[in-house]
Amino acid sequence: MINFWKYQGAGNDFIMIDDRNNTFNSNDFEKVAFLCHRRFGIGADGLILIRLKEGYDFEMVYFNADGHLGSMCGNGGRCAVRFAHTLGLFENKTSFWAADGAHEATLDDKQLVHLLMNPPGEIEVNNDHYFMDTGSPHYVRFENDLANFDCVTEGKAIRHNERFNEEGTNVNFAQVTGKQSLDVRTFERGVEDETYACGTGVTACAIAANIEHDMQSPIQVKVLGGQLAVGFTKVSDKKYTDIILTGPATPVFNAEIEG
Ligand SMILES: N[C@H](CCC[C@H](N)C(=O)O)C(=O)O
Repeated sequence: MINFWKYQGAGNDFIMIDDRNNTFNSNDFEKVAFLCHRRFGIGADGLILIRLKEGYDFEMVYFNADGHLGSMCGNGGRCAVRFAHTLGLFENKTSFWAADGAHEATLDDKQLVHLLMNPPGEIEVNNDHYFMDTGSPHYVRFENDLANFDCVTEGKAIRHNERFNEEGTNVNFAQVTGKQSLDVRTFERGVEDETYACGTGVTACAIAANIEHDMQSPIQVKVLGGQLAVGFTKVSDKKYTDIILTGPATPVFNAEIEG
């Protein structure tokens, strides 16, 4: 039996497993895909193992819903922080290890998680889109009517175009809704569908909004499943530091499944 928790952060949902004793076979992609399947399994956008890591409070091992190891996941990271807190792995402030290296995070008294993201490397500014890696690869394009936008068809076409077909990319569409606010919709690789939220994606959108529209930090971001915020400090042209993703991370239920 596998004991698991289901968590969600702004509607981006994850199976969380306390794997501090390293018993989950992380090469069993089929099993992860089964557990994440919304008809045959538990149903989730991804699966996260919490493991021990020397020098850190824990390690987050993140898989996409298709069963393959993903890169960094911002919403999953916040959920991992809240779960690790309930496991007693830290008190107020944590530092943990993820696919893109070390992260720090705090949990506030409203149970919001503030997660320090790693700065993107090179930020590509193209004619009609941005491309950067905020822990995961993200394509960002600004749109004017996001409510009536076909995110799945457009996102899938970009994810499978000549450039991205092999490695894949997450695809975000952002709309400016105020002086410091955006709406964002995301097509996620590995889920191969639109999700309700994407943390590394809204982080990329906030940075793109600073470059494209001189939008200042902190930026409020509305996504299908709720509200996130991204704070940052601009160091120089296309260089950012202190990038903090803030948002909810909520336990949904705890159960066991045969496996
Ligand atoms: N939902 C995640 C992003 C997952 C990235 C994943 N789809 C990949 O590209 O490996 C987030 O909140 O940041």
